[in-house]
Amino acid sequence: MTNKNIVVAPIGKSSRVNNTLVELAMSISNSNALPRAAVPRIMALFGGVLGLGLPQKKLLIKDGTKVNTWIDSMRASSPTRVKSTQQNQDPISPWTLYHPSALNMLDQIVCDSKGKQIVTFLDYDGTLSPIVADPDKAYMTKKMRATLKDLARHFPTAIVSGRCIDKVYSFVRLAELYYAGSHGMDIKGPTNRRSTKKGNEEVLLQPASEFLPMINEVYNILVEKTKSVPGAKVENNKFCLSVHFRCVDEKNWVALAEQVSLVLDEYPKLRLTQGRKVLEIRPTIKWDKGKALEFLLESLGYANSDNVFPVYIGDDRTDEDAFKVLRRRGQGVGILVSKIPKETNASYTLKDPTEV
Ligand SMILES: O=P(O)(O)OC[C@H]1O[C@H](O[C@H]2O[C@H](CO)[C@@H](O)[C@H](O)[C@H]2O)[C@H](O)[C@@H](O)[C@@H]1O
Repeated sequence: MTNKNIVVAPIGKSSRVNNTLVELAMSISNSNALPRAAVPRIMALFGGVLGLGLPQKKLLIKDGTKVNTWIDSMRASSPTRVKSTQQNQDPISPWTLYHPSALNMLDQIVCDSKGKQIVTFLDYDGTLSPIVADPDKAYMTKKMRATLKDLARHFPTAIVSGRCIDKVYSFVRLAELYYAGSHGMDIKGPTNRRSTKKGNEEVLLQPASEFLPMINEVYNILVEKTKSVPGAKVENNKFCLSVHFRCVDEKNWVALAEQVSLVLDEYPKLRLTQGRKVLEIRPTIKWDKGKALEFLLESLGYANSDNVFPVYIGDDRTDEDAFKVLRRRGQGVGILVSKIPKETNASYTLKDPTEV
């Protein structure tokens, strides 16, 4: 089959034609006759034919629409309801073609990791625990804890979260893991090993420690400024803050976002990112979950190694930084947890924490 043959096919007009092409792509890519390295290219080629290219990046917006853009972005990260389109229901939809289920690809993933050291990186909220209305009650199941314990017996395992380490540790309660809290700005190693040093020897890195007083100051201001908005909650994640919108009536979202914007205007050394019905405020330093992943690999002795296979599982926009690092390094796999199609740099998908 040549590219020419594919390109002349009727594009995206008939779902029957699309389904046939999707099936064809799946069967070609699942064929043992092909080198595995060819699979992503075949998927991309068919994706192009079916008009499944990733959504275009948004055009740069003017300052005045900043707040609306934040809100759009939060909505896109966590839609209230999964729309029942054919895209979501088809067992082989365009979405699953581009980003197949990690469960279906498990044999392949295992095969790709042969002879390499697997290192696992796991986001917390929405990955290990289901999304719930109250951030203080985002518990994970006993089964998940037992699975993590087992995982850590076999591979170095890290939790990479937007939460502060103390909070995420209070949910996970496993001393044998690495923890990268505050979006990777607070990294600690396992605390169950005997250490020769005294004090808090498990701290590996805190690249934003100078921002601590500023973050606390902004936390107090935000708590005060947002207390009149019913349902609003500000969470102190040590080196960053979260302003929660999940329990706020949507008609008050703009007002709440405007409050956040006004406060941030006074703090140019802080920046804002959007998550699942949450605005996250953090230092402007060039540090994110991707950098934390690289730091941890380096700490484990795999800085320039070809013999490592990092597996990163996450559900949020902030996890994309880690997926990008894996793509750039050409190592391991990024797995996005999502029930709905999203623009992502992950290779594979899982639907929810149960599948994780
Ligand atoms: O990096 P993560 O571990 O995914 O942390 C990102 C944010 O997760 C939490 O908020 C999210 O989960 C809450 C509980 O399910 C939910 O109520 C909220 O709407 C979600 O955005 C956490 O509370 C935030 O501080 C983190 O920034």
